[in-house]
Amino acid sequence: MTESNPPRFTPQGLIRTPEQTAIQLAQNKVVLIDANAGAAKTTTLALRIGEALARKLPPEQILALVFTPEARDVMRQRLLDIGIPYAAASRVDVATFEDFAARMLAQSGSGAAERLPQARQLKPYVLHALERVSERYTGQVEYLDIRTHNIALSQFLDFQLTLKATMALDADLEYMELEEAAELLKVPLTDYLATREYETMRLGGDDGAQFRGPFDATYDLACQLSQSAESAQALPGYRVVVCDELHDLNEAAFRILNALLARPDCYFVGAGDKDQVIYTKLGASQEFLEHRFARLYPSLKHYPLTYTYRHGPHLAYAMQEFKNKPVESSLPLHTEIRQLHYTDADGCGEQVIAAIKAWKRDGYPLEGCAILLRDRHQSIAVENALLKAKIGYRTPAMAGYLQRDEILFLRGMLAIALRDLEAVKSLEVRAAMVEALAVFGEVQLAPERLEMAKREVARTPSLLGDFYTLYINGGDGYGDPARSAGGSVMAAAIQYAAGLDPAVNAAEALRAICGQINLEQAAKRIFVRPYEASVVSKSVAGFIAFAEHSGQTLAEFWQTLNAAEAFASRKREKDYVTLDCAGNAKGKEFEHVILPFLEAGEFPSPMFAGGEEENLFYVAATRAKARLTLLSPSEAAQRSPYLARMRLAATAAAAEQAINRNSEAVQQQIPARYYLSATIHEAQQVKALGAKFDWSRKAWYVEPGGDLAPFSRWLRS
Ligand SMILES: Nc1ncnc2c1ncn2[C@@H]1O[C@H](COP(=O)(O)OP(=O)(O)OP(=O)(O)O)[C@@H](O)[C@H]1O
Repeated sequence: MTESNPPRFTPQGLIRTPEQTAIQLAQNKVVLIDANAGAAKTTTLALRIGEALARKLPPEQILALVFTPEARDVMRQRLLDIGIPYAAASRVDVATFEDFAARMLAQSGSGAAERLPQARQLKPYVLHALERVSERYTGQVEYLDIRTHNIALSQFLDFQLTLKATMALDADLEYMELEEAAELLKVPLTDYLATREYETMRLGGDDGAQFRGPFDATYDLACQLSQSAESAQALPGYRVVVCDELHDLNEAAFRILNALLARPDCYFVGAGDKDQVIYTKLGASQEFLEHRFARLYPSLKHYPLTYTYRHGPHLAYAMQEFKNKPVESSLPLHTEIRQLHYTDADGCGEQVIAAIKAWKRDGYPLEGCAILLRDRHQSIAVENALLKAKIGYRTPAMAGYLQRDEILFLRGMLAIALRDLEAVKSLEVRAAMVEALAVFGEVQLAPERLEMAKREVARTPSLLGDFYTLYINGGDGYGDPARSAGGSVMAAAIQYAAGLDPAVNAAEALRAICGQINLEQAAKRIFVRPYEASVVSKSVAGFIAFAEHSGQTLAEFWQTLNAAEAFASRKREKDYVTLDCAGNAKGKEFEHVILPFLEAGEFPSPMFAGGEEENLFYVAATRAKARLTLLSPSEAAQRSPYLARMRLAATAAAAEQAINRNSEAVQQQIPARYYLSATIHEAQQVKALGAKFDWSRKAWYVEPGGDLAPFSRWLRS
């Protein structure tokens, strides 16, 4: 901090480090921060925004960009946490790149195209594009290889996502031979041709894009900005732009950022951690943090944030070993790392409960606990264990298992068997079951017809038994069984379910239903990505195992499920734990993080590249503040190799020493200001006693060194 330029914004709840103050006050056009997990990147970007507001910049001229809705929520919360009043914080533009791009495109008149976030919603368009390739190029090009099974479609969508994120599609390919262009883009010729057809179809209308899949808005805006200088000028004139999680940056998002920064009076601060890159499929790369900004902005300045403030040295050093990079903590806190073991999935669920109960016994609130999973299929055992222990939980980004498509399908079949859809209280869940029956039964219904079926069955549950006859088989003369690939299989499965005795064993009945429609194969056809299909299969297996262990009849199991849903869907303001996938927790933090299923074949997942899996584990473990509980198999050989790499025993002594060092440093810290809790009616009183007013925080304070005694009743802890 320079004498001539003291900070005008003073945060609440933390004593800023000199490194943070330097970033808060930085005047450089482009500032980059590459720092470890928990090293206060988000907080420091919030401080930069606080400083801009304190210097009277209108909040509307500040833009905070992130890559995921979760990171957006964290940023919004952090603005409030550091003491920016709600009235100002809510006017700062905090958005994901995709939402920001969609908004800019809509404002520029490029159409508010329908957004289709699911791969399966895009499947008909991909098939159509392939049809057009076949019509147009058969006999024209060699090696045309049209494959319409889902693994091929999945690869196609993946290629496309990468081509768009890297802006490779936007390259000047017009005068190239088709084969040459495909080779340049490193994609098979058929995929390249299909991408061209797909994009012509998607962008073909007079009024802009017809539909947008994931990431298409970012791509479309990046293209528009590259093609016309006017569209860049039409962007709102932000004076301060910050970008969090910069490790998620890809070429398309980079172009949008550059267009915003093109204004001479726009200042940028970006923060990221190259070890948190978990979206390489979306073109994320450490290249940007390391080189690309530097090439465009040679005078950019790198600022350090050396210490993590989220957790103490024990976890910091474990991560140092795991990631083989320097990690230091500034906290005098012993972040405990506990290990528990199990023999099977149910046992893992029980150990999750043991970890939560230990936390509660130690006097801490349940809300501090987060259970982070590698994959969603792992949640069945955990959710059941929570239910059994009557521990409430929330699943912020991941649907609870009872609400997932494959389980909704099985629940729908059980409802048909027992003629009891009425027992499902929520109309929304009833409608979702109808949709799941149509999806997994692979019956093709026109969208309006499916909506009608959902609406009518949700309202009149007794119609479910006749679902097939009424809506698919054309009982009213409108259905089109010829279009329904799996129609007859589904009809037979429904008939089978309807003939089941409520007293039969639930697991056997479920197994038979899955066999009837060959659910595993169906999942491979329906879920375009092989990874998703594998998660669905594991999820179904977990559900059947649950029925098996319950030993219940169909009727009893149905009741168990409905009671579980009532428990899981209860709104909770307190006394709940968080359950989510690790990828969704990026940027968040929790007092106690529990990582279940740390076993070989689960984490790292063999279906993904090793580097990205390592980063995901690093993201998961570094969400913890006070305690990290690691759950792995009793059999050492079955444990995730990541556990040994943390070298927990070897680093403990150094961590203890670091805690002592940090305690001494904390005792010497002096807050920049002492804020008072004086109300508006007490303003004259505290003013008369010598307090000053902080306009940006809208609060009274006393300078350090002043006599605090007269203010004791207003001093915040
Ligand atoms: N000066 C400080 N003193 C004490 N705690 C701080 C300070 N600055 C930030 N923190 C705390 O450190 C924790 C981590 O901060 P933050 O979430 O900003 O880190 P991050 O680098 O963005 O993390 P991630 O890499 O996981 O996104 C938060 O609890 C925050 O309140």
